Amino acid sequence: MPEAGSLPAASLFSQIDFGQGAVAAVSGGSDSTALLVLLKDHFDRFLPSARLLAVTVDHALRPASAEEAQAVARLCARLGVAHRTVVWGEPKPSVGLPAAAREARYRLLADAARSAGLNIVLTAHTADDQAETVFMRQARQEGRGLAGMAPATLYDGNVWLLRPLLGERRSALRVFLTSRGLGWIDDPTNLDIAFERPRVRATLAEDEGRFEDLLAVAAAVGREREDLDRRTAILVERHATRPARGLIRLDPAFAVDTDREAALHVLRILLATAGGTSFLPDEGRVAELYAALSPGKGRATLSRTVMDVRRAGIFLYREARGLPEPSSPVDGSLWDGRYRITFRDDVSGSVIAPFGRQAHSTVADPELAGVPESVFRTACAAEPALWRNNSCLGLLKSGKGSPTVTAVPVVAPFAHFLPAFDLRVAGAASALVGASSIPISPLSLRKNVKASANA
Ligand SMILES: Nc1ncnc2c1ncn2[C@@H]1O[C@H](COP(=O)(O)OP(=O)(O)OP(=O)(O)O)[C@@H](O)[C@H]1O
Repeated sequence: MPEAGSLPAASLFSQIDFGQGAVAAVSGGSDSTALLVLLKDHFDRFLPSARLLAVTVDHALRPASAEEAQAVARLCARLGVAHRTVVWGEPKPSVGLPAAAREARYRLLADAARSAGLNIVLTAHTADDQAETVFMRQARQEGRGLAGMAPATLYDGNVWLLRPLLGERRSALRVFLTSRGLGWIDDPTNLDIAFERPRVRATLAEDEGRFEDLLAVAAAVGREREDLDRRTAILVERHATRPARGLIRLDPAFAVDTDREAALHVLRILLATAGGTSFLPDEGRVAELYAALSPGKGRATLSRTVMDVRRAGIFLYREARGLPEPSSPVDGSLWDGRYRITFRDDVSGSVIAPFGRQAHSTVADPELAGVPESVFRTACAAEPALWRNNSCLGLLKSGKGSPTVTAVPVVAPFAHFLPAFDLRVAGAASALVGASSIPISPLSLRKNVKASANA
């Protein structure tokens, strides 16, 4: 049994560079209440001028939820921590409710952080949550998913979700709270065996050995993923170029690279990026495609991406089917999963639509030597352009010279959630397609500071 009050706040958070401060996601359950108190101790001691904001999401799914949020607000007032409740007020779906609630929760937490001028949200996921996650993923044979939850995830490219308690047991957090004379709210959903997680929790409660094994699996698979990430990033840098917007080229040597596992991963990530899909294509199908590459000729479509194998290289571009219908530009929206749209001034009457047949009259850049003209034109036809009254005003660009409407590429599979396991390849793919660069993780920053201090 852990000793009462034995959780050292300083070492739990010492890896994090908090910058301006952080949002603590507090539901009022034991784990997040402990996170709140530990963070308050840490900020009081080491970061007196940084801001700590506790945020509670009221999902409005149970009658008691508003009162629970008020209980968290009262605790925060006692502790001297700023608090906000945000309500998930939208209509609730009848199927997939837990996933929709989770999606809404992260969106609301990230919005709350941004509007407070912060870019870190801390959640209180514990070692128990990690073991349960790995257990469920083992049952679904999720392979690399067995790494479990990452300690840091970049959300929508600009807010870091951190999980500093992943190494702590729930029982230790409860002992800590009790030692401080604090209680917590027990969410009845956590006991409802209609849901998978409570069933898994009950199973693991009776099997401590299994619990330890699951955490060991997560740690081992996490290390494998980091290694694969490093090798995959190297292959992207070595073999991939972008001859034009919307067109990725892999050099012929890619097809015979000796690191087959990393090459397959490159292909999955770049297929999803060129097609604008948030999920990577099936590994088995990509392996078949990769095996068929060596002969040097052929064409296949996967993840909305055409893979066109020519002597000059392997070209990846968005297939012509299922492109977005003409629509008015919406600031901050994603176009076709591939571009982030921004617009500054009034563009009433204008719409964004694919460049389409206009591409046929486009003269290929002389720098595109080696790119077959038909490949260039087909890729170009799927690019976003600005139109008014059926006449094309031009292709959208990334924003040089501040045009009214811009389209900045995104790396689709990592645009919404980028777990720390994939940071390097995401960085390489971002540089490749001209996406915004990935902000430095508050975890790696700290490591670098330490490393340079020791140098
Ligand atoms: N209603 C809420 N308001 C604020 N934060 C919350 C809320 N619900 C959960 N969280 C945060 O998320 C953490 C994990 O909660 P929980 O285990 O219930 O979510 P989960 O659905 O399993 O998480 P995930 O979907 O991220 O795997 C909590 O410790 C807390 O930090």
